[in-house]
Amino acid sequence: MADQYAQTREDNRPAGTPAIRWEEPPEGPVVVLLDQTRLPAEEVELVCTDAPALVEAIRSLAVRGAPLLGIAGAYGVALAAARGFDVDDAAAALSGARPTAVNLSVGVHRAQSAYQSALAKTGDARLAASAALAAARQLHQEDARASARMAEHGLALLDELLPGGGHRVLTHCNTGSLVSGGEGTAFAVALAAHRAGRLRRLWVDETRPLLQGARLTAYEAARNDLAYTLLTDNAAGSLFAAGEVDAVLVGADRIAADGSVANKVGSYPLAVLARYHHVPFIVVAPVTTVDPATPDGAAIEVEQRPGYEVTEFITPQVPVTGAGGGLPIAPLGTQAYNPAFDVTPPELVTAIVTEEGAVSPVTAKGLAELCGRSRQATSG
Ligand SMILES: CSC[C@H]1O[C@H](OP(=O)(O)O)[C@H](O)[C@@H]1O
Repeated sequence: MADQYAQTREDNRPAGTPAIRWEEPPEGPVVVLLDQTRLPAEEVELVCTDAPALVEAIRSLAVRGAPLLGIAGAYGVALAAARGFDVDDAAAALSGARPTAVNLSVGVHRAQSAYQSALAKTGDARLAASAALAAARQLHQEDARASARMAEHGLALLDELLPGGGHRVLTHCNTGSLVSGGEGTAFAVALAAHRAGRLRRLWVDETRPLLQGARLTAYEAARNDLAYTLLTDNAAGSLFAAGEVDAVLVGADRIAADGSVANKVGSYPLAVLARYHHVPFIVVAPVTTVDPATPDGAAIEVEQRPGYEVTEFITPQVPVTGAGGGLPIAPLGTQAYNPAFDVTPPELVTAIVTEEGAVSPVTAKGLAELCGRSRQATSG
C-alpha cells in the first residue's frame, strides 16, 4: 500500500493553499493532499497516484472532514478514470472508506455519474475521464462558494441571537479550510465574526481522541490571528457554568431528514449543556451534508474506530511501540469504546445553517424547504 504514496514533501503552506488539489505532472495525474495527521508540527503533502492511496488517506484521516471527503472522493474517481483503472471499483472503494459523512458518497457519485454518462454518449474513455474531473472540480468550486455563503448566514444569525457583538463561541473538532474547498463550515462563521471585529473569544475543544481541535483548529485559529483558547473536552461544562459561552458552533457529517445531526463525538453532550444553559447550539453544514434518504438519527451509521486511538497517544512525531504506533496510555489489552461521531436530536439544535440560509427551529419541513432551493438550482 505504501507504494501508492508516490512521495511526500515538506512545504511551508501559504495562507489559502487548498487542502487538496489535482496536478498533472509529466508522469501522470495525481491528487495532492495536505496530510492532516502530521499537523500542526509538519506540513507534509501526500501525492496520491491512484484510488487505493486516497482510500488509505481517508481511512487514516490524512484527509478528513465531510465536505472535503466529498471533494476527495470525486477526485479519486477522476484519478482512477484518468489512469485507466476500473472506475466502478474505485467508486465503491472510495464510498466505503468511511460510512458516516454522506458527502463522501455524494462526491463519488457525482464524478462516477459524469464518467458513465460521458462514456455512454461518446464511447471515449478519455472524454469520460475529463467529464469526471470536471465534475470533481465543479464540486470543489461549489463547496468554496457554499463556505463563503455559510459564513455570511452564520454571522448574521449570531448577530441576531447575540445582539451587542463580542461573541464568545465554543467549537468542537475542526471545521475550517482543512475540511472544505473554501474556509470551512462552523470555523468559517467564527472567522467571519473575527474579521467583522465581533469575535471576542474562540473556545477550542481539544476533541479527543484524535485531537482535531488541539492540532487543527488551533493551527487554523493561529494562522488567522483569532483570539482562541484551547480546553480539554471535559472542561467545557465549567465554561458554560461560568457564563463564558455565548454560542456553540459545530459542523456535521450527516444530517438526517428530521434534522438529527451526526457530528464528532462529544457534540451531543455540548448540545445538552447548551440547552441547560440557554446557549444557542448552531450546526453549520453545506446542503451536501443533508441526506433526505436518511430518515432520522437512528438510521445514521456511526463509524466505530480502532480502540488503540483511545488507549494510545498517537502523534507521528513520536513513533512508539503501541498497536497504533503510539504511546500506550492504558494497560496493554485495555478494551476501548471509540465511536467517531454521536447524534444530536433536532430538538437540541437551535439552528442549522447552510449556504441557503438558516432553519430554526429545526423541522423536517423547514430543512427540506431550505435544501430544496439548492437542489433545484444544481439540478437545473
Ligand atoms: C464540517 S466537516 C467537519 C467534521 O468532520 C469531522 O470528523 P472527522 O475529523 O472524523 O472527519 C468532525 O465531525 C467535524 O465536525
